[in-house]
Amino acid sequence: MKKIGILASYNGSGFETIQKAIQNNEFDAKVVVIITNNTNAGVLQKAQSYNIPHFIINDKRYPNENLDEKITKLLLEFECDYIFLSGYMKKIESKLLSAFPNKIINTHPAILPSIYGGVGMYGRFVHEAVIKNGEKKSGVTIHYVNEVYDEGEKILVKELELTLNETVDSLETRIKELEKEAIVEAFKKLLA
Ligand SMILES: Nc1nc2c(c(=O)[nH]1)N[C@@H](CN(C=O)c1ccc(C(=O)N[C@@H](CCC(=O)O)C(=O)O)cc1)CN2
Ligand SMILES: NCC(=O)N[C@@H]1O[C@H](COP(=O)([O-])[O-])[C@@H](O)[C@H]1O
Repeated sequence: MKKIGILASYNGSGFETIQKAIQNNEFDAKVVVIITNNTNAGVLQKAQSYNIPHFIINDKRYPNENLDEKITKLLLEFECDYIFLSGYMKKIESKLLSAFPNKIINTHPAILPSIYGGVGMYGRFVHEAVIKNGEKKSGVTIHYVNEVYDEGEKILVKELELTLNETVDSLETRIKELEKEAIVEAFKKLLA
């Protein structure tokens, strides 16, 4: 059984998608640890409800520590085979990248490569830019994580066409639904 570690900054909807897919026997894995940088992250309640060990690691809690090292050590201690970024808003740094080569996976709420990736392109900011630029389509990209935001090798891309009266809210909702399908399909591919 493969062990998955989760990094999340907010609600961890991607994590919950994985957890539900595991419970539905869609793939053979186990989420063994959840780490967030955000003391108010909704993912913490989810972790408690699924009885999964969870940790808050940020500069405020560990002001004089190397967080890259701390996160990496913890994920190694839990013997993770994969690391999934479920809406994690911090840069993955060298120690973690080196410890888990081609094992760190991110879900991005746009088609990559494109101008809708990189610094500043996260959450609603992505959808705002897509709509402002009058794009006809958007989507979800599941990719391996490398040292640069959103430039890692693609695992899976799912696309959708924007409606004529698409709003940021409606696009965010549709992308989050598409993301659930993409995450499950990507892990089925990885764990096959
Ligand atoms: N080394 C990598 N680290 C991370 C990647 C990656 O591909 N390589 N993906 C991101 C997730 N992400 C998009 O998918 C992303 C997240 C955040 C940002 C961003 O601009 N962050 C801001 C800070 C935001 C905050 O502190 O709340 C910034 O860096 O200024 C861009 C893309 C996760 N890490
Ligand atoms: N660039 C990274 C990025 O924007 N990730 C996005 O953050 C959202 C987190 O939502 P959640 O907190 O409800 O899981 C997710 O939809 C994910 O695609």
